[in-house]
Amino acid sequence: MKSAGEFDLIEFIRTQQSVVRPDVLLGIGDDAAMLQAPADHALVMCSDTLNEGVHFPVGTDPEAIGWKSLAVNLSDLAAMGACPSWCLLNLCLPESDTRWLERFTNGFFELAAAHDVVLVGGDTTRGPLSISVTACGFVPRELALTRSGAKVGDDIWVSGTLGDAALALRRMLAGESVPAELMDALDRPTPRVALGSALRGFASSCIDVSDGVLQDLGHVCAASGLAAEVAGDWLPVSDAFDALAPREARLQLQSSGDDYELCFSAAPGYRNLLVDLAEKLDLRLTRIGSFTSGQGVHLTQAGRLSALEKRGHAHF
Ligand SMILES: Nc1ncnc2c1ncn2[C@@H]1O[C@H](COP(=O)(O)OP(=O)(O)O)[C@@H](O)[C@H]1O
Ligand SMILES: Cc1ncc(C[n+]2csc(CCOP(=O)(O)OP(=O)(O)O)c2C)c(N)n1
Ligand SMILES: [Mg+2]
Repeated sequence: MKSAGEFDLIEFIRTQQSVVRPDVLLGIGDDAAMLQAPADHALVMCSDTLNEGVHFPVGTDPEAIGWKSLAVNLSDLAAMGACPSWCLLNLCLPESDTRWLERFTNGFFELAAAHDVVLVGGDTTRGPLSISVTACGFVPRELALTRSGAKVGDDIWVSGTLGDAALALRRMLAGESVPAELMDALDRPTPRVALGSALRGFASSCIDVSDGVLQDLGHVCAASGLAAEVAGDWLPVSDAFDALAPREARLQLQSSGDDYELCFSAAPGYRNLLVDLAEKLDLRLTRIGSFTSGQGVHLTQAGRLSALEKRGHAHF
């Protein structure tokens, strides 16, 4: 395809998709999609945008942008304990570049296929590069994981490792080499969908770590009417992070966001179950603190209360 118009681009996107689902009654091509939600589940919806220069550096591999634009949304569904099903893609492109779109859709549909998610519609416009994805999923109504259910005495857990994406970005912007493990965390975060579903029924709260674990935990504290005590020394790090993160910047990097891990709470009686779940999912699960009565997130390091300059990411 050489110089493609708007409708050629849409048709190209449509033909790149391989997943088919019986609950998509009408997908891309009409004024709206028609979908059949299961009667016994709640429909869960979320939407997140990636803007060039804000959410990813100029010059980022389009495959990574495609993957990540869906991944950050599947991460939000995972945090609700929902199983993803459908998505919408709003693309704002500076020009009609079919090579770029081919790479973008490769990344997008690779992740969509891995989770049996169908792209059912969207919008394509011209302007500064920006990608908005809306994702839908289902969860049994009584089993959804929310920010408001944490109880005094519950353990706080986090999946995977924290700070890898922030360290990758910091090294990239400083013109330093970025090991593949860190680059992958920045470009191709893994939404913890299987973990979210497995936590249904016993995790008391859950949130995904997009803005930084301390800031995101602050939302859980506010919604649950509690305080959180977090042990800075317990925050999980990857080998690459351990080797490359400057000592004095570690906690700051670990609370910078862009991690897309799940931070959840569960009563201490579930510790053994969670150790078994970590093994079953082949995913690190680390206890990083607990909820107490009070307000706000209290971070300790080597047993002493620690004050961080910045507690997470915020746009304004
Ligand atoms: N422009 C908006 N209009 C309506 N709701 C919004 C808007 N922006 C954010 N929200 C809602 O505010 C809540 C917090 O959003 P956000 O901090 O972006 O969450 P997350 O980190 O999970 O993406 C979510 O319920 C989200 O749907
Ligand atoms: C150029 C660039 N700047 C900054 C970052 C880091 N970064 C991008 S998004 C983000 C936080 C999450 O973004 P937001 O839009 O707040 O997502 P949400 O919390 O709504 O999921 C961070 C820390 C980056 N990856 N690339
Ligand atoms: Mg958001």
